[in-house]
Amino acid sequence: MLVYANSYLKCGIFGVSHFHKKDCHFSIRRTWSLNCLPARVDALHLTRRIGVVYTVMSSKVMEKMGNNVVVKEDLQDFDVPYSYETAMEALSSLITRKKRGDKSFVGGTYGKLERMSEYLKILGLEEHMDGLKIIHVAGTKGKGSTCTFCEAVLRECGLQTGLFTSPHLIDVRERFRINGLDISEDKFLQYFWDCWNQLKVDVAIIEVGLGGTKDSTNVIEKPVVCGITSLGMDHTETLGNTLALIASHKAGIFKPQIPAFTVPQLSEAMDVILQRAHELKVPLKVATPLDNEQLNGLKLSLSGDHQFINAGLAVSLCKCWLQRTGNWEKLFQNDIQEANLPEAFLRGLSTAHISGRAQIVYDTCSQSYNSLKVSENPCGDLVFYLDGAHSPESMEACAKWFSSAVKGNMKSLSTSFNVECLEEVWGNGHIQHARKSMESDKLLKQILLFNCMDVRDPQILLPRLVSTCASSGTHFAKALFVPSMSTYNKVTSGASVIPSDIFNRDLSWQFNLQRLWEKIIHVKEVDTSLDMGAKMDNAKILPPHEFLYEDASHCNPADNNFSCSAVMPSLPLTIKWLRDCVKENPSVRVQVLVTGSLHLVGDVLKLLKR
Ligand SMILES: Nc1ncnc2c1ncn2[C@@H]1O[C@H](COP(=O)(O)OP(=O)(O)OP(=O)(O)O)[C@@H](O)[C@H]1O
Ligand SMILES: [Mg+2]
Ligand SMILES: [Mg+2]
Repeated sequence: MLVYANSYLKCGIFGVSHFHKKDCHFSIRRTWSLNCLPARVDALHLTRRIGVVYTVMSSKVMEKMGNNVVVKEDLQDFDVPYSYETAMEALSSLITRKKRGDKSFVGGTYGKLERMSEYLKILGLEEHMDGLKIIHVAGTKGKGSTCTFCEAVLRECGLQTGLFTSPHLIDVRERFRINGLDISEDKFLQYFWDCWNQLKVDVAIIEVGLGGTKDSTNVIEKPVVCGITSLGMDHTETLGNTLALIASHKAGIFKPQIPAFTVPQLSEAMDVILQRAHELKVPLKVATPLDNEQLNGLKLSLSGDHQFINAGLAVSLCKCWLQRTGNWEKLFQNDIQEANLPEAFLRGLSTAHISGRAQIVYDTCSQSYNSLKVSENPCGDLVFYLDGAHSPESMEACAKWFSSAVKGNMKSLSTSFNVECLEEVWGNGHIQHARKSMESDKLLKQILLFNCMDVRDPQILLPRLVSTCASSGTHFAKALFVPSMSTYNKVTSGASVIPSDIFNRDLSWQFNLQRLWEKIIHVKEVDTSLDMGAKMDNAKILPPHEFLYEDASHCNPADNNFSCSAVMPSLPLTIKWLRDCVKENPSVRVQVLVTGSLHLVGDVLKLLKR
């Protein structure tokens, strides 16, 4: 999408600056001024010189602040030309409507990579790109997580960090983090019109958008180090439908003689990566997944076994970056044993945060329904397990995580002692954990809330999810299929209005998913030619709550009324329905797995945040 290109420009404005001593990372304040503004900004009457101050923060400081708002007095002279929503409209207008499978989308005579190079030329950013000290990360799964770990680790080493990941879940600003915090609205607006003002960071960690060779981020010519995360079958319509073809796109980010790391891969992928590395004389190493013992009793802040793979890669990338830039010796004076991770690495790995990846959110609304019992029931009886998995391999990783997360809960619930659980407290770009005790006599029910884009294959995703969960003894009492609210061709802010046209939507895709689900659950043919009627116009058709007490194995598809699943007309109604569920059934705790689409996960987070 062109929006990647557009977004990237703001990424490309990171300049290089000197290294900061590790003992001053709490307090450095730096000022720089803007000497020249683009013609377009002049036209918007923004000709004044602007002074901006920002603060470099470690996770400790971030927790206290919770926001990276530009200090207001430093911006008082700055007239924001348009509202944030207007900027979103402008960004949205740049997104191409072409489908991803369309060959002209990545290739053609004037692909997005070429467009990006043109933009860099026009903006005079080519030199800045060469000067940036970049960690460039490609892969099918785990790019965002790996980049997030790298960012947190290097920030804890005292460096100023710029992080670019995609996609965003709630607000486009999630894609751009400076020193660990989403760029603030003020800053975003300022830089939106002002892409060549340099945000001085020491290291820029850049996630590839799609593939590698032809991705907009591949304008990077001299990264310090490159990474390739776990490869799998995704975006086959663009990259090709074999692992080898996909791997050759990903290895397209390798640059001559620039060191690279990858994770253990299937040989079909690894052979291609090795071959490409050999051709370009790239010193390539396979990063071993992190071992729990290396964490010195701390926990990885991103859950799921797969995160040990991502964290292992992040450690190798960070170490290599620090060594190649001469920072490793300055920071650690070689007093670190080869096998031990520096303290700063441990802090980064245990505090890195990115939304919608194995994220658990306790719905606070459900608590108010039981306000009399708050002391017994502080965690709420409606718990959302959110994970944006949308490829076969990640669906499996997600199912494993969910099964073990709900089992962890059950294990603790089977004892009569109070146990501790985590409660999410919403902040700007980071979480805080509060210790709470949790009631122990609830009936636990798992519900699936699912949607996926029609370019994905639910015939692969859903069976993978069901069988992985079943092999750990996790069975869904009900599966709910619901359309997402957001779409890929509109950039929104966290404050954007929930669309009112939620009724009369075409729900045929969701009915397809439902039919497929029933087929998987009952392991028998369901007549797929049935026309279920593609529209629903109100909540009358919402399913009754009684199913909560039924054994999941008893649900029967009678006529067109499947009892193991339901198509829900809209997401707000689904959340309401779930809240009513726990309100009407005080003895039940409902654990909802939200997955299949990052759009869906983002929308649910948005609704829960309200
Ligand atoms: N190493 C891994 N192996 C398998 N699945 C993974 C791995 N890392 C992450 N995942 C799954 O992929 C989802 C997205 O993770 P992450 O954002 O780190 O990956 P990404 O490569 O940036 O994804 P996207 O293609 O959406 O940009 C996670 O929620 C999880 O389900
Ligand atoms: Mg992807
Ligand atoms: Mg990503």
